[in-house]
Amino acid sequence: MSAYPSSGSLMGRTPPSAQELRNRQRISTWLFAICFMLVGMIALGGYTRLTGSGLSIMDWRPITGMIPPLSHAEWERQFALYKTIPQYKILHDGFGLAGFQQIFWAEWTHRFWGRLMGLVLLVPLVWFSITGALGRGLALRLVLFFVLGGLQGAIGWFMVASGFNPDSTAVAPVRLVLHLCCAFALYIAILWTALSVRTPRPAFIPATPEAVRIHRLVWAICLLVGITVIAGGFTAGTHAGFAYNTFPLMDGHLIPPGYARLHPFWLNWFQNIPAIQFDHRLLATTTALLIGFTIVLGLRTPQLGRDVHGALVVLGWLVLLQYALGVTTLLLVVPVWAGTVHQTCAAIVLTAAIVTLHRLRGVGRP
Ligand code: HEM
Repeated sequence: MSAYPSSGSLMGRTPPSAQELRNRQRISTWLFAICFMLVGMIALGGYTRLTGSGLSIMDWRPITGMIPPLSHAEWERQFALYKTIPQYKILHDGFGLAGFQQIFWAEWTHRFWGRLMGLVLLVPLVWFSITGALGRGLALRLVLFFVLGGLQGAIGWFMVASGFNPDSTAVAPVRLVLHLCCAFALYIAILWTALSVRTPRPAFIPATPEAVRIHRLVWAICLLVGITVIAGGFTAGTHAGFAYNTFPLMDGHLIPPGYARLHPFWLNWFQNIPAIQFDHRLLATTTALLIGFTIVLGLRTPQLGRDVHGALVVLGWLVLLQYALGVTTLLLVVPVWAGTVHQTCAAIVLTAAIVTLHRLRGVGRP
């Protein structure tokens, strides 16, 4: 019996059978496990970037690349390839084979984890489809996620390839942001699907003006967290975190001098370090304030129920933690541990925002 048909018991018209409930449980647990692995992937991606490891594997072999170098000669070949790019001379000159192996393993683990996630998605997908546990709609959606996951690997390579240009020592910021955004978008899609399989029918919340307003505010929060993440991607991609390491002022000013140095004006948001860092701070502050405001209103709206109140409070604590981590990363001039934890916590804040939104689906839906 399907765990996610487009009609019938899971839409609440007829009570689900015990078998359906079991399938729902198994399928959503599997999808939550993939979400967990995706957060791990985001953390690994941050670590790889911050340790300058991302350019260490200079070929793109989706299947055979799973096997790391097995002989000294192969290690030497890979190292010789790496020595040809400017990043080696500028960042890692003379670090020897042992140093190269260290950055190689970071990038290899990142790519291996991606392949492993593909398998964790594909094998149960085939099994659940054969046994009839998956409805057609859900099966097709999961196949699409599998294809998008593969595409994300290709985008990763598109990003890495930009770092091999003769005049660059790091990847192009726009491609880094593209890779980061696609990772987050896929994560949101799988998370939403997992939540919907686990709880297909939202708890009814009367559509009072207060409840409708909170629903809209949580939509706005999700959007703002997303934009702040993109701004964080540009902060990381342009190494903007290595400048203006004071808070809240930047070079003694609230708005840094040189914010509008580039023309046309919008170019500053993507290429001008003071503007990029200021925008990330401003967006993060607006996000945190909006979450605070929504919590105050939400807790005064009893019809939202305990689940929504609980989700809002968790979201509030997480955004505070994320804000503090951002400031710490900045003041300590981007140590690897802080940058990695800050990037990972962004995914967790987004998770809390999406869970809150999911719990509010029942506004006005009896
Ligand atoms: C809602 C709050 C915040 C969110 C969701 C957020 C999100 C992010 C993300 C996703 C990245 C990394 C992107 C990537 O590695 O590609 C990032 C980087 C960064 N963020 Fe935030 N951030 C927040 C608050 C802050 C605050 C308050 C500060 C400091 C004032 C800050 C400072 C930084 C710095 C310096 C980086 C670059 C670190 C690096 O190079 O790895 N963030 N942020």
